[in-house]
Amino acid sequence: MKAAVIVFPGSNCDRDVAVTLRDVTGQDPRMHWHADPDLPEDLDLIVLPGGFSHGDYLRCGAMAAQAPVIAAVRRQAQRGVAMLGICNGFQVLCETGLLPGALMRNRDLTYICKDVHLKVVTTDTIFTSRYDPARVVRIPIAHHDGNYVADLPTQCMLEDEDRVAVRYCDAAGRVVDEANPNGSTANIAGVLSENHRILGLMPHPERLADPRLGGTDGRALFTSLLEALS
Ligand SMILES: NC(=O)CC[C@H](N)C(=O)O
Repeated sequence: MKAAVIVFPGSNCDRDVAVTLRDVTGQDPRMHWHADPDLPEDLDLIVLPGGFSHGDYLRCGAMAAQAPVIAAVRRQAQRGVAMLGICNGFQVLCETGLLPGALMRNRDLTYICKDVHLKVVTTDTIFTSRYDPARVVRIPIAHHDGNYVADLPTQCMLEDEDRVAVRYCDAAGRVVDEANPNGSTANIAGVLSENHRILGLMPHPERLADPRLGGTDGRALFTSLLEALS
């Protein structure tokens, strides 16, 4: 599986995801600086990592969405290349319009860094096929702008097209308000593109993909990708 990780000024999870990709796939991803407009044509996966691109100035992900590499990212998205945006990467994908909706300031206006429980809504994707839909997953979040907002027609479209990948839930798997850390619409934590080949995810699966880090619930996302894209 040939993967590239796009690095923006202020990315801080690029190496974490590179370590996880190497660990799971046995191959080093290509680290690609945002100012380089040319992406290799033979990629299976493009990762937009977490962090604080351009210091989160203007709006999280807004300046990164104008980077020289983004034209190539758009072209590859059109060709159906798989893409994973984690946290700031999700924000960048929304700012580019490759995913619908927006990520606004957290409901309580605070930065939240903690483990949350997640329900994998659909396992019929290249990102989630290795998850057991009956199991509640525990993965960390770390953001101040993770409040996913979409208008009603967009919400209906996401539901109708099975494009909500993951929702915040409680330890028992109940999707309830009390389990919503940031005020996201309908507890949405992860959204798929129309062709289901692009996933934007607010939690950080790469931070819990090794038992030495305290858990492995994030790992199945990468093993799912390896299975689908190799
Ligand atoms: N962990 C991250 O990627 C942080 C995302 C973003 N800069 C925020 O705080 O909302």
